[in-house]
Amino acid sequence: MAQFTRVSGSVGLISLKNPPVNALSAVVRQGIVDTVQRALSDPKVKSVVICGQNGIFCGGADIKEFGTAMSGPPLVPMIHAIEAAEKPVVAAIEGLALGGGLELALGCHYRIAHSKARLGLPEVSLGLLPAAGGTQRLPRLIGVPAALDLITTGRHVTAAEALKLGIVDQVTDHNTVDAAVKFALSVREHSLNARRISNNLCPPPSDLDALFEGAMQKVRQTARGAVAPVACVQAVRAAATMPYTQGMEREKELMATLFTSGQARALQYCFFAQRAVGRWSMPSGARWDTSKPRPIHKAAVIGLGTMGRGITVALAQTGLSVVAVETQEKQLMEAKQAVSGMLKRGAKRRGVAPVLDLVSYNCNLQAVADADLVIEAVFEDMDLKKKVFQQLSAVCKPGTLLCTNTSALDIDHLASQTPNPELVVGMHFFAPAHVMKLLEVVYGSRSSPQVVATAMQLGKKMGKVSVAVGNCRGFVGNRMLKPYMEHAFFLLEDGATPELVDQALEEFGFAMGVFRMSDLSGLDVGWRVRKEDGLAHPGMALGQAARVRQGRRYSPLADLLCEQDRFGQKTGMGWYQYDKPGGRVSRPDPWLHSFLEEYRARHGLVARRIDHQEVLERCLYTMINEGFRILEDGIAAGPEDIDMIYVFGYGWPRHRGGPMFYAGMVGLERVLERLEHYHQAHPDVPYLQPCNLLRRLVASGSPPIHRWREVIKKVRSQL
Ligand SMILES: C[C@H](O)[C@H](C)C(=O)SCCNC(=O)CCNC(=O)[C@H](O)C(C)(C)COP(=O)([O-])OP(=O)([O-])OC[C@H]1O[C@@H](n2cnc3c(N)ncnc32)[C@H](O)[C@@H]1OP(=O)([O-])[O-]
Repeated sequence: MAQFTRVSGSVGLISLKNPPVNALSAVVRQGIVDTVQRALSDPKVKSVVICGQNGIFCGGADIKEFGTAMSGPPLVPMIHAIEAAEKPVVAAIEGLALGGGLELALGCHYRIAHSKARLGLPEVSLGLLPAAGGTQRLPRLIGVPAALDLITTGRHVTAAEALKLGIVDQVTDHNTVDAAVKFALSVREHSLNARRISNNLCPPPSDLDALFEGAMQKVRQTARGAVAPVACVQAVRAAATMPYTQGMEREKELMATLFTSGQARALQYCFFAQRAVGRWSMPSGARWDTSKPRPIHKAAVIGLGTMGRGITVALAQTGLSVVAVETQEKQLMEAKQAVSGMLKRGAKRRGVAPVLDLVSYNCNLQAVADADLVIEAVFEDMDLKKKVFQQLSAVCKPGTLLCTNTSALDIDHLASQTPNPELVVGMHFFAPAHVMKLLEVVYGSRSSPQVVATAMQLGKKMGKVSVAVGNCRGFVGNRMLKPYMEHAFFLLEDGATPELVDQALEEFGFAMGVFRMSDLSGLDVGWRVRKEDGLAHPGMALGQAARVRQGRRYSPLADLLCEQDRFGQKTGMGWYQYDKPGGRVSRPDPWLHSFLEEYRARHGLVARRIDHQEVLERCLYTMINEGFRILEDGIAAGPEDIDMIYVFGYGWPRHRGGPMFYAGMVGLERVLERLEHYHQAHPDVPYLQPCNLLRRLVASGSPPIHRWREVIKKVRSQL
């Protein structure tokens, strides 16, 4: 809703009220229409101020309304009425003015912002464009290049930058509403013609065509198939080339192409899913709102390799004091230098002072005795990790939470090395740990709700998207990656090349295809895991049995490459060739093509033509099928957990929503039918056998994703 009061004698104060972000729901829009009419028709009112309650101006249109039949007054004419008003209207911007909220402010004649406010048009991150005049008014106000940047990136700007760009007229450190009312009193006699942005022409850019060609090229490169950024460029071009009314028509036309698009639905699903994973639950019934986190004042990190260094930086950047431990003096000094460098660069990027003194370095484990929480990040070896957990149990004060950064090892087994397994939890970071947003919080069968709550809260404090999952081999992310990788290898056996598979996946929207990713992370990483699983031993990759393991189909292709030190970028050759060890630019490798031909001939395999559709179906549907098994096992509480893990940790394209959302978009029936088709062709590949939960969802009419949890509950209760 919107409230009207008259203040300072002649100022009509309209305050938006719709916690938590004063989103422009139908009720709020009606409230604005009513209160603006009242202010404009009240003779005592000489000028108007619009503000938001609870220290926030407005978070934009109500995203929750997007999936429903739109009701209430539309935004565009509502904002037109404000702009056309004969009394000056001043926007008092506190906290946030985003999307439709900033468009509302752009319809006002003046904008006053608090110094801590953030402003932006983030619609593109929801698969949309600013459709309440933002694409037409912002370029007229701040020029085309600056408007293109804000609208195609959706980035938020500070009040200081907004003042510099000309979006706001004044910035205050004091009470924004008071400042706006004082300002409104001062302009009540001013002419408003020039203040009506839509009346102004768009400042002509020096070379319009070059500017827009450049912008279009840029968004096409970064968008990886997302359509909204392209439409944003087209809409701003209309502002630079058409009269306002025509430009508004173009904006409306382009928005119509986006609003119901699959991509917009996927991106809006991600918006809510990212918030839903914070409301975690465990099979024991423990939940986010019934489990109190433990306060953490001092943390410690054991093992300062690549991951340990990143984790130390992520912790210190929250303001926590951190003890960083590495047993070897030389490695400790190298780590200190690396961590200090990362902290300085991070501080520079964020425009704050580096927090170097928050981190202390030590070779002696005793130094972590008084830590509230310890994260172990030593080499991925069970025996070594068990030893560290035994030592920590002996050294740490009672109640210290013990966390492990393992990416696949058994949390329960590690916890059993300590007298208090309830204080043990997995905190699985992704490289680089101070950059990647995802944190898998892995609870064991005896992890207490309090240790999970504490890890989740610490994850949020580090700016991570934290997802609570159960303990199993590979947890969620790596467990689903296995069938995905396995099928990529099978596709090579059946006739594909790494280039073809990667092209299909990159056109789908992945930043990197599976083989380029494998070369980046190093083929030896997977090789070590396969050896630990008893799947890869010298000599096993030859002969007829080479392609069978534990009674199922297996591809030794990657093992054969590793036996020849083809570990990828680090050795300058892997699935692709690179100009030198450590090279980044991949080129198709003729050697690998003839190696594949020889391999197929040796195993009596006949190459056949494989198209992109088959690549996507075999790689993604097996991953999705494993996702359904994970839901059936209760390792993930809901599809949102899986989707956020893949969007924030494995480069799944956000405009595709995530593997489980994508399955819903393709149609569960189709996914089931294709899995059955491939399983029939490859009965020796159990990952292709459709999961019971998938069958149950199809049998119950393929309900929309937000209703899957009901079916999961039923299936699990019958297990
Ligand atoms: C015509 C026009 O051109 C178009 C078409 C549009 O305008 S499209 C809309 C454009 N606007 C946006 O893209 C802004 C989206 N919101 C955000 O970026 C962030 O929310 C935030 C504002 C920076 C606050 O972040 P936060 O971290 O402090 O809290 P939170 O947990 O995120 O949010 C707190 C709670 O508020 C809910 N919420 C936030 N913004 C909302 C919105 N615009 N509509 C509905 N709910 C919203 C959110 O789901 C959560 O709910 P719950 O989980 O508690 O039930």
